[in-house]
Amino acid sequence: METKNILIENAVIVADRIKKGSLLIENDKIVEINDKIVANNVDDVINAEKKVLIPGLVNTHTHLSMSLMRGLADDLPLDTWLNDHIWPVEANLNGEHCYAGALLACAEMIKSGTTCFNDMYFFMDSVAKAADEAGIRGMLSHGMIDLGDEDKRKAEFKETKRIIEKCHDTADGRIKVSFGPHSPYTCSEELLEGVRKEADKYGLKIHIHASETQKEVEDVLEAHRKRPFEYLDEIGLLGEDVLAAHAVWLSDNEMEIIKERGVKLSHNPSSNMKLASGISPVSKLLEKGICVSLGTDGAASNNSLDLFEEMKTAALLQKVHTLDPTVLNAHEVFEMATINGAAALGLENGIGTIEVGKKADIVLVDMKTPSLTPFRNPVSHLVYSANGADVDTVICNGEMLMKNRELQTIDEASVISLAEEASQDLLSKS
Ligand SMILES: CSC[C@H]1O[C@@H](n2cnc3c(O)ncnc32)[C@H](O)[C@@H]1O
Ligand SMILES: [Zn+2]
Repeated sequence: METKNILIENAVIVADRIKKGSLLIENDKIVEINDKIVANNVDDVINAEKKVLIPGLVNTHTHLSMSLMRGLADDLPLDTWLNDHIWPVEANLNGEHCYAGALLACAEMIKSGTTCFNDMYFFMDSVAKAADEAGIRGMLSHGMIDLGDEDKRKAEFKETKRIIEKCHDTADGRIKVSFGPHSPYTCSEELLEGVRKEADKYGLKIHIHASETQKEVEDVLEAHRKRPFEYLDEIGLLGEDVLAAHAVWLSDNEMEIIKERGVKLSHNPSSNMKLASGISPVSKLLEKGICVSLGTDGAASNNSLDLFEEMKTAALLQKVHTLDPTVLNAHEVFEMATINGAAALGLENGIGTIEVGKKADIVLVDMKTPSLTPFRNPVSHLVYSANGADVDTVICNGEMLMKNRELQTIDEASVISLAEEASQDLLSKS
């Protein structure tokens, strides 16, 4: 196989420490980081003067294809939003809709510096196709809901196994599959126990929504006499391989359970604020040593997939929640969007930091812009002043996905038309 090299020169590199220098990519990996690198026969040289080089951001909870439902049902609580608006529309989804929505979301994520995502939805082979073509990295789960119905339960396991067999470890290893039981209030005990058994058998992770609203806690208490994480623990679902999204309403005992079991969390502050679900006690969870990462949730409840916005929102929300401006500083929230995201997906040895030997998932942020001047503390600027539109260049697995803000693997105009048509078609059926 022919070797492909990319040399990035004169960047401000945000690694174990911040330093000005150069970085060499060989095929899919970072092979050298130095003050100056002399390399022959490189395929591409990027002059990154006035640009900050960071790891690609990791979005640990989203529903890509929901980008087709952006702006469809705003300003509602979760329960009404799902039952009266989103689920009736989702009943008419097909694979073409999900492909178009996922490709649109990939374009939006790449343009805002995300190189890895964790998705739960339907028609996940169509989502895998979009992610493969876009060149992005992703973990995909078919969202399982049985509402206690045995036939539905069987169908959910059948579809999950189909997706595992078709998509797991494809696209040069960029695409992985996990189990996606939707939540403790939409999945029966039998389904959740089955997921634990099958996840152990396949050696795959589990992605679930948990403790998002007060209503969920009340409903689970009424049905099982336990709070959501207590119940999930009692039935044996929790473990180091579980990534739970939201974790807003937590008792002290539940925080202990999460810590003890090594459960990873995905904090989704914009979605939690927009649906008025509540505020996750993130600074307390981090203090306890729990791995808290960052997610956007879908574009129908956010309504954006920009992790730069999410970093700033996460930091500000904790400060106003605790009335303490020192909590969740820029460095901590940057870690949530990078190395904690990687660890939440079990990919911490491959991505999440800029290190020799790691995968070349790299983002260059242009600091030569009024809102990022003066060029001072890069991590502060990234969290508090930048947004996705400041991202200039994106590389994933050593492949150039965006250069000088131009998408390289996706035809942006065609994807926008495709998504407009798919959204109209979906809504005309609903
Ligand atoms: C079964 S596939 C995923 C399922 O989740 C729905 N969804 C999107 N956002 C949320 C959220 O914040 N809480 C709970 N469920 C959510 C989505 O519409 C799909 O039906
Ligand atoms: Zn969600």
